[in-house]
Amino acid sequence: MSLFPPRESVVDVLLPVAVGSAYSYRVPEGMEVAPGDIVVVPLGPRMMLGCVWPPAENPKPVDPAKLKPIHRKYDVASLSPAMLAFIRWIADYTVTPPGMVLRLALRHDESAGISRERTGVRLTDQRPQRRTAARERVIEALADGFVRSKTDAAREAGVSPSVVDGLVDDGVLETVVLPPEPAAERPDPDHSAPELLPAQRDAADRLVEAVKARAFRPYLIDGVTGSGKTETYFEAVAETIRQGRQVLILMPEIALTQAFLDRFARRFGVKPAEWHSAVGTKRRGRVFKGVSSGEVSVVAGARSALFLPFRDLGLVIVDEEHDSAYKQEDGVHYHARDMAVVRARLEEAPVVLVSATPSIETEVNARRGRYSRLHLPERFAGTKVPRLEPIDLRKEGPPRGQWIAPRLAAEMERTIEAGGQALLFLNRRGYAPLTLCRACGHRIRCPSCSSWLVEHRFRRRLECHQCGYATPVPNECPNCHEPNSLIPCGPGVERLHEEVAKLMPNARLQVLSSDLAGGVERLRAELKAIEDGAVDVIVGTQLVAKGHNFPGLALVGVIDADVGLGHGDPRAAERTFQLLHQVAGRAGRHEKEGRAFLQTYMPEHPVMQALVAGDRDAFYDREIGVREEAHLPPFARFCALIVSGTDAHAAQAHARALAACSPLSNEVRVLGPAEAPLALVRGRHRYRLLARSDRGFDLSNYVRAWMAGAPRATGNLRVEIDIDPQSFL
Ligand SMILES: Nc1ncnc2c1ncn2[C@@H]1O[C@H](COP(=O)(O)OP(=O)(O)OP(=O)(O)O)[C@@H](O)[C@H]1O
Ligand SMILES: [Zn+2]
Repeated sequence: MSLFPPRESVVDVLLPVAVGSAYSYRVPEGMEVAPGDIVVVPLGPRMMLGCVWPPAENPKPVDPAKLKPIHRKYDVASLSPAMLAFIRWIADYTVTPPGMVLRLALRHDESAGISRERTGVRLTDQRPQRRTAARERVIEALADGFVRSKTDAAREAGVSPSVVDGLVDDGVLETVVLPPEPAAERPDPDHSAPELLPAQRDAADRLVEAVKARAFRPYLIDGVTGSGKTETYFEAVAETIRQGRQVLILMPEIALTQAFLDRFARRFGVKPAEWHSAVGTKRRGRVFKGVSSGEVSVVAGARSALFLPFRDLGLVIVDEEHDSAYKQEDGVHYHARDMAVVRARLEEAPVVLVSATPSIETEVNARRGRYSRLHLPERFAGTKVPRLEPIDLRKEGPPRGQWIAPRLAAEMERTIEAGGQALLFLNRRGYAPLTLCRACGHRIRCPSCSSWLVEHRFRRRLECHQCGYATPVPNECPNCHEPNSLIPCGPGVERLHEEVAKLMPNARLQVLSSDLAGGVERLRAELKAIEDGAVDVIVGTQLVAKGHNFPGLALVGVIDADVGLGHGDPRAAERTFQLLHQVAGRAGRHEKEGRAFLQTYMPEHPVMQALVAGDRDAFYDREIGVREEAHLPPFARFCALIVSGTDAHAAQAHARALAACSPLSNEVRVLGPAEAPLALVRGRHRYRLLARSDRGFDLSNYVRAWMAGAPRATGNLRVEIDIDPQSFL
């Protein structure tokens, strides 16, 4: 006979906190719970959402009387077995406590999920005692007998809401409860299907077939810029909707993709549900519930949408799959593209990666046949993808203090005269990346980071792009106190804007970068203005390289093609190739053929050569060869450990202690610790270790064992684990 009553009255609940395992709770009489149920439980003084977790293999006996009871079940569908498996998989792979992954899945305001009742007003048979012009207008506006919200009624009648309230008090209007607003309207798969080109048709047919098969199959839509990849995968989206199942479309910069939402609406009649950081909490709560009930059929979102509790996920799309924004760099370090493939596998659904410049990882997977490649070799409009023409800055560079070579300036002028738009690309925000004292040579740096302060002239201050520190531009050198001795070095987009304004005083200019005042809304408006042709010259950062479709854009000039190549970062070549190819791909997408120019000091560099020759395969062949030879991903696995703390010695000592206790293995090499290239960020000193293994080795498991036996980080020391690191700073 057991000492304790049956285990059924005790369950494990995983909480969104950083502990290794689930906590046990007592199930109160009359309540029934099963793994996946979302419940509200007490933790210390707080109430918290958690997820009932599958029972451990060998549970320790516990006395239910000593356990706290579950407070209540939360009013949302339970997480599916596939979702639970997904949370577990990510936790294992990224070497993170599962609770931290659950936190990504439950990250929406609890109170926001419980939507308040919406009410409206309707005209009754009563007529008011006191009659005023305002009151008459309301009665007139509502004479059709339809229900309206109070605000709408007031707006239509052109009166203040208090007039409406007064009429409700007098019984002239009655209040009625409106049905809850739907989280999203149902897209119509046949709203407006376009005629596809043969290559699009073939690709779309294969995807539709995969959706029907309801099985995990990974695809790569590999199509040149402007080939109509979106229209192609929309056919698979349509089929999934027809099947009554759900679709997840991941995008790297959803806040900027108003154009995408509009395009979706043109094809399906309504916009998809959006999910990203700029969506308000109330709306998030609704989308969360709508996704979990199955009411929402298509979500377009940033990487966090990966953790939504889909009831019946039938298709996953990863648009611009090569984009580095898919990598989450703090908290749980995960790569949303890779995890999207995992999720699709667990849900037994097809997954479609989409790019004109696939990541090396994806390209290798496609070459090996692990992903099926769907090729779209031509632009929809029939124009050619522009070649990049090199401008050798050693031979035909601009005069000192300027950044636009004479040849590029002349081409820009010609383009604008012919009614086209020009885009200058420079991946540097602000006015100047460095401020220097001409008297003593002092360079102004951030007090808490190892980075230079960047001058932002529009805002009249120096800013740190690592930590956000900002200070007014000083009148004298902070070091030698010489007045008026500070000079800006190098260009940022604001400085380039100044130069274009001088060169072309009549052109309409627009700077586009992520720190545009006015935030996302303003950006969306500016992008629309460009699309509509209200701008002649756009000066932009990498923000403009991403997926935009600017019909009038005829010329692209890359101001400094070499920016990304200097760092000794193993992904520098790949990044540079993708970025420059994508920027060039913005030109000539409609009637006009586009041209693109590349200002460089190293025209002989293999990346420049491949870009200039328009030879994509040459780039991939070479880069894949380099990776294989140097034993770099995807031909090896990497895991970075970043040790940081406010005390440099303590951080370094801890990093050394970690290195010293790494488990011996023939299959793993641990490199470092070494001071990180970004040695100081927000006042924290950083050291890096790198573990490297063969492809087939379970590096996550190795790191888990390593951390289990490692000394604990005390004080404010922190150890971040970054599996498959993208950044080596
Ligand atoms: N079958 C089609 N019918 C009508 N218009 C189409 C069709 N296919 C593509 N288009 C149009 O062609 C243009 C380019 O397509 P789209 O933006 O999908 O290309 P893409 O391959 O996604 O390009 P990128 O990789 O550069 O973002 C768009 O304006 C799109 O609406
Ligand atoms: Zn800083």
